[in-house]
Amino acid sequence: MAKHSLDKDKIKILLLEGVHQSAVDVFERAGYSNIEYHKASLGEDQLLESIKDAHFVGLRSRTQLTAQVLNHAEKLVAIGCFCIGTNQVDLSAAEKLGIPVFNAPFSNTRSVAELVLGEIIMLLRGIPQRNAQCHRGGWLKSANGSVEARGKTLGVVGYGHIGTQLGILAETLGMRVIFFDIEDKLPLGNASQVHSLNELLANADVVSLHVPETPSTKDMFAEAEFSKMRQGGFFINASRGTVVDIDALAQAIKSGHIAGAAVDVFPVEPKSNDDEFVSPLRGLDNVILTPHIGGSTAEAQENIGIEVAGKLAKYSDNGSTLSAVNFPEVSLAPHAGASRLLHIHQNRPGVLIKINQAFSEKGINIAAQYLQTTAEIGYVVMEVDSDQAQEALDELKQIEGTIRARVLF
Ligand SMILES: NC(=O)c1ccc[n+]([C@@H]2O[C@H](COP(=O)([O-])OP(=O)(O)OC[C@H]3O[C@@H](n4cnc5c(N)ncnc54)[C@H](O)[C@@H]3O)[C@@H](O)[C@H]2O)c1
Ligand SMILES: O=C(O)[C@H](O)COP(=O)(O)O
Repeated sequence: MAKHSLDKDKIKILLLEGVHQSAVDVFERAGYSNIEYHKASLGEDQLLESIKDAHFVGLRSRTQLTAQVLNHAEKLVAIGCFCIGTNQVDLSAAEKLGIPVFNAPFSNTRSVAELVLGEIIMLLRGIPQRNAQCHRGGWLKSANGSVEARGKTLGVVGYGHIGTQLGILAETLGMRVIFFDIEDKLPLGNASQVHSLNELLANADVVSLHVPETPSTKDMFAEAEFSKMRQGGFFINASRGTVVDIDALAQAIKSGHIAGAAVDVFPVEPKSNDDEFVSPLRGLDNVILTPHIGGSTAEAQENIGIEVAGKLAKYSDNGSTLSAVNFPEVSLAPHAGASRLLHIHQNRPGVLIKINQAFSEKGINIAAQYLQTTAEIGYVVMEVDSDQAQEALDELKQIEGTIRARVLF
């Protein structure tokens, strides 16, 4: 059995925001027992305290890992986002510190697509306001403003994993699907790509957002975009709250220009289930409000737990960074019969030459070597005879530009 640089029971894994038990099971099966588990996100002070000596941290969309928090996490080796979005982590700061970030790029895709599909039908039938009326003792039995999904046009903004899956599901209802994306995308089914957001807005009965949080999507939907939507159109956002100017949306709904909306994500979300949800959309009967649960299904959470914990354990055990979102990707087989050295350095000319020179001068034979880089950092993985591993590690740590180095015996 391979011996690791640090005994596994000394490797602290901090799991936040109630990540699924499946993650704990994966870590335990891989031999990791030092797991600090929290059902909710931590307040700032408690987060700093808990992350200070953690080697791995797992979180969902609520915990903000800023550069300041990361700098404080002196032992942090890798981060697992047990969700799709990674905008809650300062990815660039993590990269410069040599910390790979992993996520689950499609384990909750289906859950979001199904929710949105259901919301499309609810909105087109005017169910939110009828439901609200019934709860108040009213009886809004009327066909006014109620239409079938069949034959209507769905405009998908951001045709990635969720957007494509939603498009396919919507077509099964007989909807026409158009999409806008900054990339040229292969249309699935009978969907067609439009060339501008304005074209989509002018032609869609229902507009649904599935873009990531980036500088280019911040406030992507504001007064101008809502005014270009069809009179009486519907609007859905299950992507990120920062993509929409929420006051402009509230205004467009109150004016009647938008006939209804379903919103799962908000610019400011309560930090815990005990905090109040404050939003200008509260009290609008024709708006479905959900507390960021697009990906919150039993199936998605279990799969995410397995996927992300598996990636973290693999990085810890053998250095593989396949599918890391901010890091050079290396896919590695187990390293039987040798010790593996992992060296993360600033990407500047000559680092590999210096490593090879230093090893050659010390008579350290390199049995295998892999290098991958991003613009910022380089990641070298080497295999050496186990007798020379410690000496090799000491040499590596002295190479100029080293960010961090670790050995897997
Ligand atoms: N509500 C939830 O619980 C929940 C669950 C999962 C994901 N999400 C959010 O949904 C987002 C989308 O998820 P995904 O898996 O489909 O992501 P994805 O990366 O597969 O797809 C995103 C698509 O958006 C496109 N895009 C990026 N910037 C754009 C822009 N300015 N204009 C138009 N298109 C743009 C990309 O090219 C890509 O095709 C995630 O980033 C996450 O923030 C929310
Ligand atoms: O990015 C995601 O996958 C979603 O926003 C879900 O986030 P959550 O794990 O906090 O529910």
